[in-house]
Amino acid sequence: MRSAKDFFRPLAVGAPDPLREIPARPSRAIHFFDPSNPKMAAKVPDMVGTVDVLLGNLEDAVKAENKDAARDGLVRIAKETDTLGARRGPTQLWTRVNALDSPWGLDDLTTLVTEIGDVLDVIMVPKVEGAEDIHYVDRLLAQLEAKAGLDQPLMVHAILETARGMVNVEEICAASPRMQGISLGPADMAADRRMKTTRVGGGHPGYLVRQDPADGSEESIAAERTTYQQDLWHYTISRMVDACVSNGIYPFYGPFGDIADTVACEDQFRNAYLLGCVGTWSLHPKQIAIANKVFSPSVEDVTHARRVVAAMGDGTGAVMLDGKMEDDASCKQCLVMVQLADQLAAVDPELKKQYDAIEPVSEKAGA
Ligand SMILES: CC(=O)SCCNC(=O)CCNC(=O)[C@H](O)C(C)(C)COP(=O)(O)OP(=O)(O)OC[C@H]1O[C@@H](n2cnc3c(N)ncnc32)[C@H](O)[C@@H]1OP(=O)(O)O
Ligand SMILES: O=CC(=O)O
Ligand SMILES: [Mg+2]
Repeated sequence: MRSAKDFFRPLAVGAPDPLREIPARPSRAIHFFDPSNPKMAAKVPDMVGTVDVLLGNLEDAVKAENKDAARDGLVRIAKETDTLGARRGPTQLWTRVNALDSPWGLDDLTTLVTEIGDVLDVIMVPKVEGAEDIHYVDRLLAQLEAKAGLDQPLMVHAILETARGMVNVEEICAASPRMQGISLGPADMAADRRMKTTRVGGGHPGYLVRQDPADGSEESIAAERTTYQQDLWHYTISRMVDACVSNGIYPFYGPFGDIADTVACEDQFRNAYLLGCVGTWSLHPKQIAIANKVFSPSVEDVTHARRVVAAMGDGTGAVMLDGKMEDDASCKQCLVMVQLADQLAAVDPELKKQYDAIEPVSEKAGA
């Protein structure tokens, strides 16, 4: 393991200095597109400014025979769309490269860093199993950055999609100063764990608890009883959030495959938002608005949070507001909301309008 002093030294001569802190950029929707699909590729320039992140996907969902075309397509799109990428416009440019053990992963990294490394913000690495995967990518990126003469380091985002990755999630988050965040990959995770769901993310009606029978009789056991569906992903997302936050990086939900079920999609995204995730993936244009809505605090929440912060003055002590106790801790909860709203308002004019319309807080501690 590197010493604390060495952690922020470049891993190759001529590579840029590693980041000391990961920038908190709004990343509510990471919108996936296949750069080898002409229809999707044609839509990218018009999507800049409408979504926080555009991600050129080279891995799963791109056919093997299209892997080279997808890589070349992403290079072309990045070069031709001169407002794409956080250094050039409002929308970040990410990529998901092929797995490190695949026939394409090395060419993906080599080509993308040397051709468009000055425009790319984050490289998503799938099927990360342990710190060793991040160490490999870390050194290779430093060599490629030096070769390409880049002045800013690329960030790395891991997908949590194997049981081993889950067991090692804390060490993955801590493996490099490049680590920007982690997304849950529920489809690969379910397969690797041998979970018996064939859905791409979301809940399952079979994962439930049932009300007790009225008594022990056969009739009461056979009778209709209330059931409550449980969250299949609660443990996984919660552990991922703790691992990310304790290492100063960002947790994200991943894909929701039932494109038609926009309601359940919104529910899954909201569960992740409430547990601490900062964004999610969007697989189809119609999921972008859902993600933006869910991962932006509501006007009601921002109104309440601003009132609590104002009532709490210097943030210490306890006050009553609308019959509820507020204190230092609940003030911190409200600051999370207020700060996120400010960050998002800076990039989203429509949201800014809504937050600006909130009546200014005049009251101090209420009764
Ligand atoms: C488990 C995982 O790894 S998840 C991550 C990997 N998967 C992905 O990246 C999937 C990305 N999404 C897709 O491939 C597609 O959205 C699909 C296959 C799910 C559905 O595609 P379609 O059947 O074409 O959907 P639909 O007919 O509703 O599309 C409407 C329009 O939106 C376009 N579109 C669909 N998805 C996208 C997208 N992700 N980005 C941009 N445009 C898109 C279509 O090309 C179509 O364009 P047109 O109006 O010019 O014909
Ligand atoms: O890559 C995503 C997944 O769910 O698998
Ligand atoms: Mg996957």
